[in-house]
Order: sequence, then C-alpha cells, then structure tokens
Amino acid sequence: MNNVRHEEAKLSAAHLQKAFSHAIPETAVILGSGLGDFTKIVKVLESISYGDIPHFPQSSVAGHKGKLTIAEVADGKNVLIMEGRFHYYEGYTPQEVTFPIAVFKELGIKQLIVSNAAGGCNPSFTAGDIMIIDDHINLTGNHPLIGKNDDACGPRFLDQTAPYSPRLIALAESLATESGVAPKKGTYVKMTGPTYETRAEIKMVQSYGADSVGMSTVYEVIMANYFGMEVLGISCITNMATGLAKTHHNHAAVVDVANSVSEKFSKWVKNIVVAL
Ligand SMILES: O=P(O)(O)O[C@@H]1C[C@H](O)[C@@H](CO)O1
Ligand SMILES: Nc1nc2[nH]cnc2c(=O)[nH]1
Repeated sequence: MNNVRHEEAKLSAAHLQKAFSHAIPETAVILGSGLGDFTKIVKVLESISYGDIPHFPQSSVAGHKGKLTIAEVADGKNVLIMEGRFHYYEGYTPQEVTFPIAVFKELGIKQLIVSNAAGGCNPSFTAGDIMIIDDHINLTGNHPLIGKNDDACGPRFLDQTAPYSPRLIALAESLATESGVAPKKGTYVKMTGPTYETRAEIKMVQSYGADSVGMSTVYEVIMANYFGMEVLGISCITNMATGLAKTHHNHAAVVDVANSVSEKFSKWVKNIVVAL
C-alpha cells in the first residue's frame, strides 16, 4: 500500500476548490483541543463540514468541531483553518490522521501552523503556559510514511533535522510580546493515548528530553515536512504531566485551560499569519 492516499487527496482537494467560493489561502492552521476560539477573532468567510468532504475522516473528540473554514485575518489575507483534527487513538491509521495534510498539499498550502493541548513535563512550566515546539519525539511505534513511497510526493528517507521551521519560530518569537504571550520553547513527545501517562512514563520521557507530552501533531508535522511545507508548532500546556501535577487529569479540565489561554494564543497566531 502507498504511504500517501494521493488519488483520494486529489479528489478531496478538487471538491474543496469547487465548493469554496474563496480562493484557498497558502497558510493553514490546525486548532488543538479547546483552541477553537481562534475563529472568534478572525472574520469567518465560509466553512465546510468534514462530513461533506469526500474521503475525509470525522472528528469524534470533545473540543474538536469538525469543519474546514476559510477566514480573513487582515485585508486581503486569508487563512484555512482545520477546526478539529484526527487522532491515532480514535482508531484512525497514521495515514488517515494525516490525510488532511495530503489534501493541503494538493490545495497548495505552503505554511502549516499546528497547535495542541499538552501536558508539561518540564518542571519549570506551569499550566496555562504556551510552548513553541522546536523538536519532537515520536513514541507511538508507528509512522505515517510507512508503505510504498511515491517519489513524486516526497523522499523515501526524509531528513528530520529541523521539522519546525527556524524562520517561523523566529517570526513567532518576534511577535510574542506585542501579542501578550511569553512562550517557552521545547520538545513535544507524542504518545498514542488515549490514556494520560503514568508517573513512570513521564519520568521516562523527561529523561528523553521531553518538555511537553500529547497525543497528536507529530504525524501531521512529519507529513507536512514530507511535502515540503514550512511548519510552526505550538503546545498549550493545559496541565502539568502526571507526577508533576497536584490533581488527576481529565479532558474537560484540559479543554477548560485551553479555553482560558485561547484568547492570547489566538491573537498571537493571527499576528503570525498576518506577518507571513
Ligand atoms: O488534539 P490535541 O492534541 O490538542 O488534544 C489533546 C490530546 C487528546 O486529544 C486530548 C487529551 O485531553 O487533548
Ligand atoms: N498525553 C497527554 N496528552 C495531553 N493533552 C493534554 N494534557 C495531556 C497530558 O498530560 N498527556
């Protein structure tokens, strides 16, 4: 089986190009759990439900709306927003999780901003912090590029020296203060979920150098790298990770904390998109 569902991605992209009345922008944003308020500070122009896009998977997680939206961030500057993503723990294969990225490639997306809700493993972090992802660890034992490679899509052996664009990281840092954020920077580790980690697992990932831990993002970033997109990754630290947290975890609390930082996160991301 091919690693990229190229023909289906072309069909989805063709459908979207016809269904959207606006031109598809060159920048896309994926909103993590509880970060959906981004759409409140931009001018939403039009949306299409995932259910109406041929071959698109469906979002099943609270805090993920399940639609693709074009919005205006400034005069003449639009952005494509994925309101809700797909996770490996929902039962989707890595190829299904990253199918939207293959569609983005067909739509001509050049820059991808990915965000997530994550646990903080770095003891200097606190819940409510925002972290620029500058590297990642894939601890899932699976990979979206497994399968027969089509060299026309991307290389068989993909370099991962800088999965997150140094240019976009520098831009994000330069706009942080005026946007009201003081971002940390660090390594995000992707676990499969759906369980939150044990204390021992967090000790292990800390020893690997993880600063934040979550259940998404990495497959999307690998696929975006494969297609040559520039990537910016942002973790919203919704809780300190197991063993560092004083309380037990639950998804409603994750979404609540993400909601509470959503305003400054959104302002920052908007400023970044405008500056691109
Ligand atoms: O989609 P993200 O990574 O933001 O969502 C995180 C990981 C799980 O889906 C969920 C756990 O609370 O939040
Ligand atoms: N794996 C994982 N995902 C999260 N998403 C939000 N918080 C967490 C966490 O502590 N662990």
